Amino acid sequence: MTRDLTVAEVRLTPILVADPPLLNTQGVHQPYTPRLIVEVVTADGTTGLGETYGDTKYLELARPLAEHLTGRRVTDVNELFALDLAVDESRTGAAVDAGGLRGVQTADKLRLSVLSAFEVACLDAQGKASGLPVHALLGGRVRDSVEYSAYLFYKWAGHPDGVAAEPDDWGAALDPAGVVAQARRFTERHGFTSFKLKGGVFPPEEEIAAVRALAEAFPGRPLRLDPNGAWSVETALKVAGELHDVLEYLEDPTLGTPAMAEVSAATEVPLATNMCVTTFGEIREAFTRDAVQVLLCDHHYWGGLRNTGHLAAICAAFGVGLSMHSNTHLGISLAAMTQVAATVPGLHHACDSHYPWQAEDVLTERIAFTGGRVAVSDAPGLGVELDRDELARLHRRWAEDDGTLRDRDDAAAMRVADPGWRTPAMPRW
Ligand SMILES: O=C([O-])C(=O)C[C@H](O)[C@@H](O)C(=O)[O-]
Ligand SMILES: [Mg+2]
Repeated sequence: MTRDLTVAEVRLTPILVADPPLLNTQGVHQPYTPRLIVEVVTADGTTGLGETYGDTKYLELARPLAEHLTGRRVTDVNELFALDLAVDESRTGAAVDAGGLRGVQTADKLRLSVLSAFEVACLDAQGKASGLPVHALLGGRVRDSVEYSAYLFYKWAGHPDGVAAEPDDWGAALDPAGVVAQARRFTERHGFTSFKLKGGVFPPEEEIAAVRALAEAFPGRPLRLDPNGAWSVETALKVAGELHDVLEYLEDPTLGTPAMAEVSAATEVPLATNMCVTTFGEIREAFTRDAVQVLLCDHHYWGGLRNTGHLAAICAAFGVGLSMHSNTHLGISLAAMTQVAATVPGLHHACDSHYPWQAEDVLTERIAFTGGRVAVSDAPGLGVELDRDELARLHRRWAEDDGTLRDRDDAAAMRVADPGWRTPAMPRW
């Protein structure tokens, strides 16, 4: 029997998900963060799932896309990408995307960040309809599990008093001992064997001490430090000099390709980025100037799983290594990340994932890390199932919010504890 893969309905469900007080150079995570869940339902009743950023600007673009896809087929993904989708210019142009820390916010990146969830949902539906896993639709897997690194954050024990929030059991991490304790918890809970510390929070000397403490506690393990561009070229070189013997790579020590190229020319420590190369247009300058040696892909803003494969091929051609970036995300995205990571031959670094920080999810079964790895599902589509009750509960939280949490704003969250806080000018040190 031929199946009818015409899209009968697209459901968009914005939700608010609990998030611990993780610190970064712009501020601190809000107690709840917005995500958007996309469901593409075909005429014969197959449902494909996708997930992306849930802030208002993404929702605004998702609505016309949902209308456009309805009546087309889940196999018409290229046509979706060719759509001339108007982006409100007032939503773009910030020097660095507030809250996201993934480079400059362009209209194209905004569009791709929404399209990616639709692409993933269409691939999930195609896979379910054909009985094939998504990785098979992308050419097949080259590994049966994907390695992730423990994503360490400086962190308060809880959100400020008086702020509605879900408690978490990770404790505080505000100094080297706290960072090491958090890393141990990650290894006990999920078996991770490589570690990334989100830096740019404290003066570089303190973050150097934290990485040194990690190196002592976990000798020989891959370590990364990512201050999200908070340092000058001079500071970046000083940190690289002090940590050269323990770092797998230094991620975005400074902002922009010219400054990264300057650092790169003067250190042997590999530089990685998810800030100066976040679009295809930024590749040529960065790669020809040898500004970065490792690129962090992210299917959300690079425009989906197929674009991630294209990006991997370009990196391979230039001899640039590939790793994977993560913003706060749930299990649908982790499943998609794992499916695409399984297909990329040159993915030699453990991927980032915020998932261990998310106690809530919209799946009937949480995805497990075993020995720091996620097994690649061979079930049809993404191999995950939606928990509708949980989706409804997290959507109610979004619907009942007065608007303050619907757009991620780490600086606003920091001002609750420190009313004088402003997003720091860069470089900060
Ligand atoms: O690797 C990165 O730069 C990130 O993951 C950026 C994120 O937004 C992270 O810093 C965060 O959520 O605080
Ligand atoms: Mg980064």
